[in-house]
Amino acid sequence: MPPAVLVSGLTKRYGGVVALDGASWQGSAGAVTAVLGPNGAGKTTMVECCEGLRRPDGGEVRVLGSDPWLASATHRARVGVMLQDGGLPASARPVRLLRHLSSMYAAPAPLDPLVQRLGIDRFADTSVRRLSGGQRQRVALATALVGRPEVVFLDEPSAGLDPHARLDVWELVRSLADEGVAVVLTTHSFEEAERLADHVVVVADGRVAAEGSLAEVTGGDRLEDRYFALTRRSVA
Ligand SMILES: Nc1ncnc2c1ncn2[C@@H]1O[C@H](COP(=O)(O)OP(=O)(O)OP(=O)(O)O)[C@@H](O)[C@H]1O
Repeated sequence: MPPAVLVSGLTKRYGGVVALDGASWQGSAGAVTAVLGPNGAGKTTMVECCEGLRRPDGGEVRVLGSDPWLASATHRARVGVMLQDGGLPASARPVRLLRHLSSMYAAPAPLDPLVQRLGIDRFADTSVRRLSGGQRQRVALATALVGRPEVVFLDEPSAGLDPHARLDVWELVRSLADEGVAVVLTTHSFEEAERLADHVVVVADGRVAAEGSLAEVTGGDRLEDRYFALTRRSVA
C-alpha cells in the first residue's frame, strides 16, 4: 500500500529564500508523524504543500495517492487541515460553525462527542473574536476533524493550550491514529513528540535532518539532545 503521505525531494522558494531544499519523508495511516524543526526551517511550507495550499517548485508530494495541488474536491474532503492561525471567521459561534461545516460532508464525524471532548460546549455561544487563544485553537482542531478525515495535518495543535487542554488534544490525536487516521503534526514540544509520535521528522534548513521512529531518531539519547545536535548549526 502506498504511504498516506509521501514527500520526495520537495523544493520551494519564496523569491531568494530557499524554504525547502529537497525534503523527503513519509507518513503512514494509523500513525502520528511529528515534524520538528527550528523557526523558519520549512515545516509550515512543507505541510502547506501537502495540503495543496502551496505549489512546490520541485519534487513530489502525494497524499492518499494524489497530487494535493491538483486534487479534486473529493480528495480534499478526505483530508483535514488545521492551520497555524486557525483561519476562523471572527463573528462565527463555535458550535454553529462546526454544525455548518459538518453539513458539507457526506459522512461527518458525530458532532456532540467532538464538541464535548474538546470542551467547546463550555463556550459554544461565544463568538470566535471573543475566544481566548486556547479556545480558538480547540475550535480550529475541531474544524479539521469534523469531516472524519483519513489524513489530518495539524500545525502546532497544542501551542498555547493549558495543561488539561493539551492532554485532551493528545488523547484525541492518539485515538484518531488508533482508528487508522494518518496524523501529521508540527510541534516545538519535545514532550508532545515523545508522548505522541510513532514517527519523527526533524527538519533543518529546508531539509530532513533525521526521520524514523523515536528510537531510530534518538538512538537512545533524549530527543531534546538529539534535536540540538541535529539543528544547532541551522539556527541563525
Ligand atoms: N509567504 C512567504 N513569503 C516569503 N517567505 C516566506 C513565506 N512563507 C515562509 N517564508 C520563509 O520560508 C522559510 C520557511 O518558513 P516556514 O514558515 O515554512 O518555517 P517553519 O519551520 O514553519 O517556522 P515556524 O516554526 O516559525 O512556524 C522562512 O525563511 C520564512 O521566512
